[in-house]
Amino acid sequence: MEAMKLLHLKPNSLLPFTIFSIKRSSSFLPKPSILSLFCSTQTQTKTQTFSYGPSLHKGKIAPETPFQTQNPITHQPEVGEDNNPLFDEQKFTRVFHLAALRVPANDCFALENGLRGHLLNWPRVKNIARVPGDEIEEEMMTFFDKRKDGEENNEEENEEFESLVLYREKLAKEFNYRGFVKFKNLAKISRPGKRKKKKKNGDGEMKGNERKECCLVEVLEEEEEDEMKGLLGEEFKGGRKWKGSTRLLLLDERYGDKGFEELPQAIKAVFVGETIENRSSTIELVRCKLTLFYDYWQMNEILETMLPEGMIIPSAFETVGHIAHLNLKDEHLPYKNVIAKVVLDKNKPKIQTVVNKIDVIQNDYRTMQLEVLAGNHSLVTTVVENGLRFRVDLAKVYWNSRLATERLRLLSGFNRNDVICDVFSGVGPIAVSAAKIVKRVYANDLNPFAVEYLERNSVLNKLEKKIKVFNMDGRRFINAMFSSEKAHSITHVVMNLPNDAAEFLDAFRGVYRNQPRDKEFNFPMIHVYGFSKARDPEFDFHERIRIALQEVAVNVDMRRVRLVAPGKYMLCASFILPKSVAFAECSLNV
Ligand SMILES: C[S@@+](CC[C@H](N)C(=O)[O-])C[C@H]1O[C@@H](n2cnc3c(N)ncnc32)[C@H](O)[C@@H]1O
Repeated sequence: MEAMKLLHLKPNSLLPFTIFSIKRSSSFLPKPSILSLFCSTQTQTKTQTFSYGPSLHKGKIAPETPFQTQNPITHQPEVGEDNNPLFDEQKFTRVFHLAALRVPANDCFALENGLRGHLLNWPRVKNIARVPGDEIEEEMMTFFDKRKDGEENNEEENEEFESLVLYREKLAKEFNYRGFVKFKNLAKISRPGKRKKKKKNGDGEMKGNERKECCLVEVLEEEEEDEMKGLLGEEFKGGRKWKGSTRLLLLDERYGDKGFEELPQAIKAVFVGETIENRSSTIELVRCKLTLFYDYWQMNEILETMLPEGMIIPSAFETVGHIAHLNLKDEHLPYKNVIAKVVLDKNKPKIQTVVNKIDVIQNDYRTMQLEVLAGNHSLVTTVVENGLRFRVDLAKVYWNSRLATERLRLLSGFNRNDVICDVFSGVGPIAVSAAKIVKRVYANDLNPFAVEYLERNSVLNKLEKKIKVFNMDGRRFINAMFSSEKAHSITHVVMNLPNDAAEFLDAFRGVYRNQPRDKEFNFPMIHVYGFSKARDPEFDFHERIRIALQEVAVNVDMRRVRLVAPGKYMLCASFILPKSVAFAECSLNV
């Protein structure tokens, strides 16, 4: 039996925990089929020319569930529609054999600096591994040594004190309150730890915001490992082992199977230096197993092994609050549940629900037909945009986070004297944000659910006093606004319904026709959004605006907002309502 110490490695917090990365080329690596990945158990992945870094095509596939090599935080397997687990996460466990230097804790940073280039440099694996329970302070060590050396001749107790942690715990229990406080070391252990205790919910599952261990280092103790004997050669043997706190410096994967003689000079020099200083054996060369669990691998690494050869790995999704919104291609649909589970697993806790868009947006309210593929089924979420909070129900209202930058640009043109009229306001990303800046906002939407959320969002952001909400057709709304006294104050009109907004511009024809011409009028700036697939999108959109306004010359400031599909642009045209349009005789029948 191998004697092992379990060391838990936390993901390196300095390294960004990126979810998506570009599909790595693994052309020279054999790609296991989806079947082989689900069915094989013990086989080693095929040998290959040396490729650097961790990979699911490298290392050993872990043998079936020996307790100590499994991830201590076990997952409840997700189930598919037929109630079968979607896939076995254990099949993504990979074991790598490495060499490491076990060094006194105080020396580890100096040694780490000196050994740069020879240490393991894998993402999310720290090359300095801590040994839990091996934080031994000098005073404690002396005390422990004394007991071991027979000053306290209780055999039974000494056995019990094999573990220093247990020993400290026992001492802590035995001390009365006063003695406890006086004894510095025990007082230290009595303090509540800085780390928050892991809480479990009723089902014993991890709570969303807790980080799981993604890898584990097990030291193969030299004395009990035959292969380890003589690893360092005779000259480095026989010294007293370091009994204080230690750290492991994980060596580069290239040295995993090398004997001492084969190690580079820089590493050997560490031992030679020690021998000269007559401090032999405070540093040990040990073999260890690094196990990387399902949680270690990134989404694309997992999917690359599960999707058929040549299939594009879905590499992006939109997020709306806690919802990840996929846009899967037809070829992905047979794997939609597997893809969704991986997206969910790799993006928890931020993502709690994964949905796929079923159809292109067709309805009046611009809502999407969504299929929930993984996670909880709630499509009501909160989005934070420009420092404001918006409640949205994706099943009932429109929301597009991709327009956040455009909304910011639009808002940058408003000031505190402005009065805004938002004709197609949805749940209020423009209207509510504008209310923070301007004097007054009139916001309208045809969708009663959008209006309900707009009202809630006004209150949520404490801006309800500045926003007046309407629920009517856009054309009627324009007419109602401009035939009332409000018309004199409105400085900007926003029309964000890119499919049809241009065609609503006819509503402005004759809005002031009944007003005396000598009166002072406000001619608001109109910002209208539209799509165009034309070769010259600006010209095309300008034409649509001119036709709707029935005006030959309109001075329009046009800009491309974004490319929404190949060859299809979203545009924003801004222009001042022409006087000739506002006073036109023909009017709209609303
Ligand atoms: C593209 S969304 C834009 C919503 C919002 N401005 C935003 O940026 O999220 C268009 C909105 O127009 C609303 N809408 C569609 N037809 C309408 C009409 N005839 N009159 C008023 N609103 C309408 C839809 O319900 C939807 O909320």
